[in-house]
Amino acid sequence: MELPQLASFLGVVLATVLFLKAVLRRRRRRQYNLPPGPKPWPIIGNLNLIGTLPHRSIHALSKQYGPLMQLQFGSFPVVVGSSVEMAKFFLKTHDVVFTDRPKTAAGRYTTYNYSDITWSPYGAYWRQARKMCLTELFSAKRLESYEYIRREEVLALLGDLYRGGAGRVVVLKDYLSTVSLNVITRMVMGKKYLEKEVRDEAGAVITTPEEFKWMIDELFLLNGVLNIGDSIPWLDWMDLQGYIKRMKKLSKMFDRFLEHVVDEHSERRRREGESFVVKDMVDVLLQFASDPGLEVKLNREGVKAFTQDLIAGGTESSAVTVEWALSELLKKPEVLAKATEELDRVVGRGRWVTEKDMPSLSYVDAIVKETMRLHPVAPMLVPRLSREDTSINGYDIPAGTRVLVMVWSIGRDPELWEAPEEFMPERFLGSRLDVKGQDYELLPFGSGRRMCPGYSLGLKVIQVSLANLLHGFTWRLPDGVELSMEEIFGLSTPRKYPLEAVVEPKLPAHLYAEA
Ligand code: HEM
Repeated sequence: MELPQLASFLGVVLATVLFLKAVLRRRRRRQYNLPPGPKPWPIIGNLNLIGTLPHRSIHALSKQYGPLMQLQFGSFPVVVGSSVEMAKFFLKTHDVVFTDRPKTAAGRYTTYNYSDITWSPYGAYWRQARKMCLTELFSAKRLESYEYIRREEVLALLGDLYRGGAGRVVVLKDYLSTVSLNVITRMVMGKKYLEKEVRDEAGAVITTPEEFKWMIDELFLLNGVLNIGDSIPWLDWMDLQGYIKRMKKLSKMFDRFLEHVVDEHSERRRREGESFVVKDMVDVLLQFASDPGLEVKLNREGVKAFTQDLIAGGTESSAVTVEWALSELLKKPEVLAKATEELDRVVGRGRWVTEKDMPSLSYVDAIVKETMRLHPVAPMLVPRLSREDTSINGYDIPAGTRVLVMVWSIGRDPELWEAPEEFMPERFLGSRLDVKGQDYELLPFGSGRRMCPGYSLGLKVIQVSLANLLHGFTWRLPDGVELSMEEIFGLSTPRKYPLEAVVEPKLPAHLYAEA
């Protein structure tokens, strides 16, 4: 057969297979009474949401089709829940059915083939990982023992802002990312990686600070992209958007770094022998890895995958939230003034704010909650996957359906919130509502078995950074600047344009000098 004939023959075969698959899928799905939703386009489904701000487009669609809506992403059915009732159904009553995660290229290529916590499938390995988080990595005792790290890093931020920015325009996000990255790398790996190059024993450069920062940003971005091959697996090999190539490059670079980190930690364990004491989370993970009694073996890949997960999960989210909080406050000077008044009253101008002050700072706490209501870092949480057929309100949700819980819509639901688009921290004063996964009106960290295990750490970093930024400086927009509140969508939902503001110190100079 000549080449053109072969090509057209293969084309016909492919088209027939796709057509038959689509027919079979439709027929199978007719057996179910699926929730309402927009009509999918042939073969690609509702993938036209790519390239938009998906949470806003999906929010608009769910206004039309209701709080339980059916979408189709390529070959996969997707169900969207966007009310308190639906959030409870997916994350509480039937949590165990929706505890799985879909398979994605990011999971395959950037998390050692799903060996991490976030993308690992439901099962004994993941359950054990959650237990490690609860009892060891994020126990109240461990978080308390790292309080000095958070204090030192927040003070370093305040000192840097004073020295580098007083009276000048600063790009806040740069400072915030440095704090959260330093806090997390010190807690997880025992040191900072933004100050100098990392070298191996022979002196060869493993990574530079710029490269390390780039790797974190790239990891976050690639974990949040809507990769076409994840929805249409038969197109996966083409890597139409070039994401898989980037993931492979990133995972190679990260692996080189993580190998070094694990080697360094193992070497200290060996060297110190009996006198060895656990200092950071990698030490804890290596201890688990050497435990012969562990139900499911945690191997070297697992240690590297967990380490990477903790760094990625702990970095961007806090910085994004604090940046949104300050943006909202710059739009509402009266709210900013109330926060300052509370800080002056409770803390006074003679010292910095500590974590111990937080229970007395109810207005600052309300600002954090209000920010998370309007700007949840993950507006549709991280996708879940149903493990078996279920039904709700007469509609069927077949096994293998991807589930998105629209916490963004719930946070703006006029049935739940008065003037939902308004930034009004007062709504939380004297309210029982919290962000800890028990109140389904407000779920920035999710809820149930897959809820964010790092929520308590994330909250501590956000609260103490924000409180000190408000306490230590006056804030204003540069002259003539109209603040845009546009966002971009990815694994997190940061501001489209980084916040630029003018800061002026307002506490005695010696406090900044000590910072
Ligand atoms: C502002 C701070 C943070 C926010 C808003 C946030 C938000 C979230 C959300 C929405 C999820 C998905 C929950 C679900 O599927 O229901 C999640 C999962 C996760 N988060 Fe966070 N997070 C934050 C901080 C952290 C920190 C500090 C860490 C670790 C150092 C972390 C590690 C993780 C991990 C490992 C998962 C996956 C859990 C699993 O699949 O079992 N997060 N986070």
